[in-house]
Amino acid sequence: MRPYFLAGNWKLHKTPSEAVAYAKELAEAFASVTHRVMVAPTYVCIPQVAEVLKGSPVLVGAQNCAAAESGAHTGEVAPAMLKEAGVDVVILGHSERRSIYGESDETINQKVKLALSAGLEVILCVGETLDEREAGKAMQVVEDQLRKGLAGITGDQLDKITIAYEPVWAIGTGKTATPQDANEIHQGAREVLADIYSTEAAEAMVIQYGGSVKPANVKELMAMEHIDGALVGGASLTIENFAPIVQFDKE
Ligand SMILES: O=C[C@H](O)COP(=O)(O)O
Repeated sequence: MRPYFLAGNWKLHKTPSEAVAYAKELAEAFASVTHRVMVAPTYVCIPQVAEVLKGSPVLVGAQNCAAAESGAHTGEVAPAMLKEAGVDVVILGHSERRSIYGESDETINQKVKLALSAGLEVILCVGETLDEREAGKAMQVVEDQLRKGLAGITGDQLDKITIAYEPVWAIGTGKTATPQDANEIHQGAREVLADIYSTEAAEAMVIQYGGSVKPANVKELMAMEHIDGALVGGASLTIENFAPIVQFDKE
């Protein structure tokens, strides 16, 4: 049985004081949570949020990391620096990093390798644009991003990797893939993973869905066979929305 993993990506929201106040609410609300839970604040909030969440089951995430360990890379933060600041998991290859900041699959793959070497877990994001979906290429895009993002990653490193399927057209738009459509891509992604590694390894991998997940749709998404969690943007910013998502199976 794969564990559910519910992650909140705060994107460019919350100042350090707002983040700390919210982290305190999360620590209290999720003190005895049964699923894996993570929140990813901006870099400047990480040390203080990590301090608040110390001893709590809520993991600390980062939204990105440098594709280098150190050196002349103005504005970047290296994986080992994140680790020391209290980060457990780093989100890599998010569609906003790909589209706004031009990150290639090769750069993302480099980041995945460096993050793992630094002792971080990775959430590797993949997903197609609306044009690609309409052209019937969704699975092809996801397969390509998976193969390139995981190039050189060995089977024994997979337990440190979560895949997040985020159809770009469903992010922040209020449009969600139907649970069936999402499940179909998740299943296809698992087949790709089985081809690269093994059926056993693919079956064990946690694949999150991301794109307008909210309290009203989380239950039906999580009921699908191949959906093992969620990467949540907008609805992770308040306890009123995030708590029912994380505890989707609580009445
Ligand atoms: O990282 C999270 C995803 O981009 C989803 O964002 P959203 O829940 O606001 O659509």
